[in-house]
Amino acid sequence: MVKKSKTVSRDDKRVKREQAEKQLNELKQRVQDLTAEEYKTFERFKELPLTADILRGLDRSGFHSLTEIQKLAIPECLKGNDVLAAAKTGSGKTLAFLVPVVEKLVFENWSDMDGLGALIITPTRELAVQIYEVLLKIGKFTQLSAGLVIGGKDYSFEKERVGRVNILIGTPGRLLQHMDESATLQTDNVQMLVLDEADRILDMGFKKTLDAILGQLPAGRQTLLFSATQTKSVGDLARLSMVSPKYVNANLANNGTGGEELSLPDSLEQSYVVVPLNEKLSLLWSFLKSHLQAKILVFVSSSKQVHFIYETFRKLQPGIPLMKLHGRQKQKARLETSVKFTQSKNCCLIATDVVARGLDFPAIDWVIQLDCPEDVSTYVHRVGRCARFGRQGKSMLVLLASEEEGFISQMSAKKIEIKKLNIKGSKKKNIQSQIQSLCFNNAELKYLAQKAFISYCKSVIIQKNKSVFKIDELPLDLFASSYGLPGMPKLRLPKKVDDESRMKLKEKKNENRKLKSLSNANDEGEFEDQSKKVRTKYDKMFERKNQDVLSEHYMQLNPELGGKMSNASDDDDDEEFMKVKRHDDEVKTADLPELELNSSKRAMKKALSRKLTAMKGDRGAKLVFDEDGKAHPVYELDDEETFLKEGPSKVHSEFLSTEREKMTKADEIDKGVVKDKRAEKKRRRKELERQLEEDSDDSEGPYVATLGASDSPDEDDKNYEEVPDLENDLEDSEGEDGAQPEKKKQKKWFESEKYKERDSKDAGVFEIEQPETIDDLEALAAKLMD
Ligand SMILES: Nc1ncnc2c1ncn2[C@@H]1O[C@H](COP(=O)(O)OP(=O)(O)OP(=O)(O)O)[C@@H](O)[C@H]1O
Repeated sequence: MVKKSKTVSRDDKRVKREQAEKQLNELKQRVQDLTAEEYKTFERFKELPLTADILRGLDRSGFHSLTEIQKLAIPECLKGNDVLAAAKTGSGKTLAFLVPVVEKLVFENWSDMDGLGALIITPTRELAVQIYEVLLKIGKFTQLSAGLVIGGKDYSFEKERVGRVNILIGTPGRLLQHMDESATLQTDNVQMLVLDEADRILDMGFKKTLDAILGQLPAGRQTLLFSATQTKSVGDLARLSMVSPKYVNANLANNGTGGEELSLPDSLEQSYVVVPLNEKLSLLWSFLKSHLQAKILVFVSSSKQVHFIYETFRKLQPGIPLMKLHGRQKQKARLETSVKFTQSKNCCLIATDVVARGLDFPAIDWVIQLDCPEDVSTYVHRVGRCARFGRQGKSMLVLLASEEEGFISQMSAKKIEIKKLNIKGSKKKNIQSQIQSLCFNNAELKYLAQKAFISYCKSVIIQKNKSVFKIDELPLDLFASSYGLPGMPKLRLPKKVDDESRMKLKEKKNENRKLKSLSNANDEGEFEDQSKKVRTKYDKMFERKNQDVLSEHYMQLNPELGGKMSNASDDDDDEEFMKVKRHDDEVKTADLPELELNSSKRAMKKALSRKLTAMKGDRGAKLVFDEDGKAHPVYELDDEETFLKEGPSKVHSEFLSTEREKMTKADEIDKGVVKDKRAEKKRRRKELERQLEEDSDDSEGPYVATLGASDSPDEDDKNYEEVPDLENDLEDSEGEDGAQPEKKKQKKWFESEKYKERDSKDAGVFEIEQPETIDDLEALAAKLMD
């Protein structure tokens, strides 16, 4: 019986498997038979030849209708073609490549045993995280596994797992590092490679890294290149890494030509303003003050500017929450800021181009480009952070007079229409003096201002496009004043920045530090990990000469620091590029505010933890040494024998005698008090007795039964009779003379009294004699009845 059911279920399974295989083969056939005319008419995901698991994942994630790029690209990718795709920002490119990635592996019956099947490379960590999250949602019902490898995360944790995933998403440097170091990561079976924002990957100086990655992938893999914009370098890359690529361009009517035109979302409202360089911060301030309820993203050209503007504005408090995001922040802070900004309704994020590409922050109202973008394609990606997926959005580009003509004409060449705005004088507020006073009182802020100033100049100099970026025409002294600096730091500008040195700078900026240190290893493979040398921001300040807050004099005082001057850190790469001629401004160090040398946060934490350990832990014991040099605790317990022999200690008996003395004194006082009280009582009783005697003379008996309004007994006397007297009881028990005989006498006195009828004039009042016999009682009852 059991055997039979097993056979049945095995048969069932076989039938199911065969059915599934049949369905899959039919789907594959449908994919191959799809024509462009057919798929262009599709409106919904379920019309596409997709497996049930992915359709369920899409449905559950709320994706039902197809966007233009999804409609055009997914079928081409499913067919196994190499695809070079471009579409407007926010038009759904992520799904356009993720759906084919998942389906490719499902079609191949990919399992855990098959290892890595697809690789997705993105230029930034934030974008990798975002793609990973979408993949987890839509691939939820498949059997595939996915992994994320980005810089700034726990490398050894990643290394352990990286060999076990089917789809890997990451940034180029980290991916290459894993390929080089993780023995478990096998790339020879990779079926699909996706380069998202391919032009940006190349632009960021990842060309060599990318070549190294491509070199480790099998030649027969399928390759997809996606971006909102395509550059010539992407074309070169396509030629090198793709086989007969299909061009899918949802931006253009003439789809398939791979043309250069750029198009922006229709729901985007674009404008630009022209301001002098030294008024940019005031302009941003005025803008924020008049848009306190908006969600704003501000782009500037370097992380140092982000840092300076954020810190300055934070101190001036514009009335809108401020955030910052740039590539030099710790990964944890970057992710936290991304999440916070995603969730915020009204706030201002100041950022570099690290967030310009691909990031999908919901509901941004304004994108402000405070510094001119490097080229039109960067402009398109920046403004593309708003007006996504049909939502409304506005952008404002801030240009200098020297930049206007060049940049606007390049925009027109790409058919981008943008209107010029004039800012009303009444709306402008100049905050230069506030910034100057902040910098004057805060050495650290001034230091940031100097770094930001240099960074900006550097960003202008390295630009290729000299018809827009003209360093010679910039009023740098006024610019320095607007950053709160007392004078312009003198810069030694490089004579010429050619393409090669420009690319070297980018490569250096984005290189993987671990890979770099590996390449610096000696013959034995040993290397010094520079990142382990912890340097605080004050260390960095002291290592620099480009500031007036720390004079040359300080450097001379500290030879160690003086010696370090040439070791510019990664963070201070401005100085490697542009040396500062003058070490000191016109300002005398004596005029400057005192520099508070707080410890770094790390040092303060360390000190605090030391304190806590000291509080909790053993504090050590005080010891005394005897004549033989033997250590003893200050207080040592005797053994029992010695203790008994010595008898009670002197301290003990002294303590007892003083305590006894104290008790005797207290006892005497107590006795005096009791004596006084007794005397008082005696006096009161005598007084009472005397009064009673006087009363008995008048009325021949004190006991009065109150039946109506009449003379009442003295209140004090009544109490005296009815309330138990504790003091008297005590006296009784002590058997002393005093109240007791008195009381007995009194009682006797009451008992001897007879109730007497009172004067008949007092109506209702009887004076009676105490009834002694039954006859007396009967007589009393008869009287009362009368
Ligand atoms: N078919 C769809 N149905 C509903 N929403 C979609 C669909 N496709 C994409 N979206 C949503 O549109 C937004 C933009 O998508 P996505 O980030 O993929 O755009 P993109 O083209 O990659 O943009 P960028 O060029 O800036 O990288 C996302 O919030 C995404 O969830």
